Amino acid sequence: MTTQQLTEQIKKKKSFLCIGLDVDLNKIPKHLLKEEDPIFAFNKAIIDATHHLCVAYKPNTAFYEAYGLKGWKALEKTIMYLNVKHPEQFTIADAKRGDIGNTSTMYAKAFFEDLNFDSVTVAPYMGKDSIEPFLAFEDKHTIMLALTSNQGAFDFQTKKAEDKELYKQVLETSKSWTNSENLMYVVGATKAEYLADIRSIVPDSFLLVPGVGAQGGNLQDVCKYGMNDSIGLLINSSRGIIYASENEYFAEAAAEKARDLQAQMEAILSK
Ligand SMILES: O=C(O)c1cc(=O)[nH]c(=O)n1[C@@H]1O[C@H](COP(=O)(O)O)[C@@H](O)[C@H]1O
Repeated sequence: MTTQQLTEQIKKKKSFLCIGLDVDLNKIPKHLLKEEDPIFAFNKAIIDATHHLCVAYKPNTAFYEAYGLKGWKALEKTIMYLNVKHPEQFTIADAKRGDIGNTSTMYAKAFFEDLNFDSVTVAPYMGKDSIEPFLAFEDKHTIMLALTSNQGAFDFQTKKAEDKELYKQVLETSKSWTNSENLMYVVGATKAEYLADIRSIVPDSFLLVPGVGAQGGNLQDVCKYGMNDSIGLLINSSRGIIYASENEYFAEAAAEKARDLQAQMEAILSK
């Protein structure tokens, strides 16, 4: 999917919501544990109930890898279901990869070719030659951590080197990489006050913004400082939506939470 197509979906649905599919078997409704594939059964129900309210889904691969082969199979079924039933959805493999070049190429193949995700998250720490192998894939997007939502973001990302914060160097330097038009960036919703500075460096890039809901980030602030002329935001909520209820009506409860965020987004877009 191109960024233009993603923007069209956002305008059509009046939503820039991304739903995080971070499935924990200890948190899903107990009756689903009887299913042959409880993780996929949960995801399918959530997707069926929410797809009209969001433009993207983001399974975090840790929640699948933790269950070994069964978990990976569930991830495969989930992305296939999305690609076949909802090709209009932007899909994000939240895997936070990045390694020496030939290894990065294999990570990129795993998520872009084998699983056919639209995008994958990566960590910038190993630099240009660890990210360019991802950027080489046409019509695929590489979402690089810039300023993360957690407290540890202050350990390195906001520290100055050569008189400039590391996250700003990550943003600036990455703009010169080959195929940098395929880059998007992660900025935590809990760091909304940094978004004006971030937008001055990457005015046109899409930003994936996790951290509303369970982590306490504020949607209004993120939009105030982070939105650009073509919106340019994907706001993720995982636990705040998918674990709205543990009873048999969990999918409807998730849809209610998603509807609530979508309605706030629609109000912001209509201003
Ligand atoms: O890359 C991410 O998506 C990410 C970056 C970040 O800075 N903070 C962050 O929370 N995330 C991910 O976004 C999701 C947030 O989940 P909730 O806090 O449950 O909404 C998780 O999958 C996190 O791994």
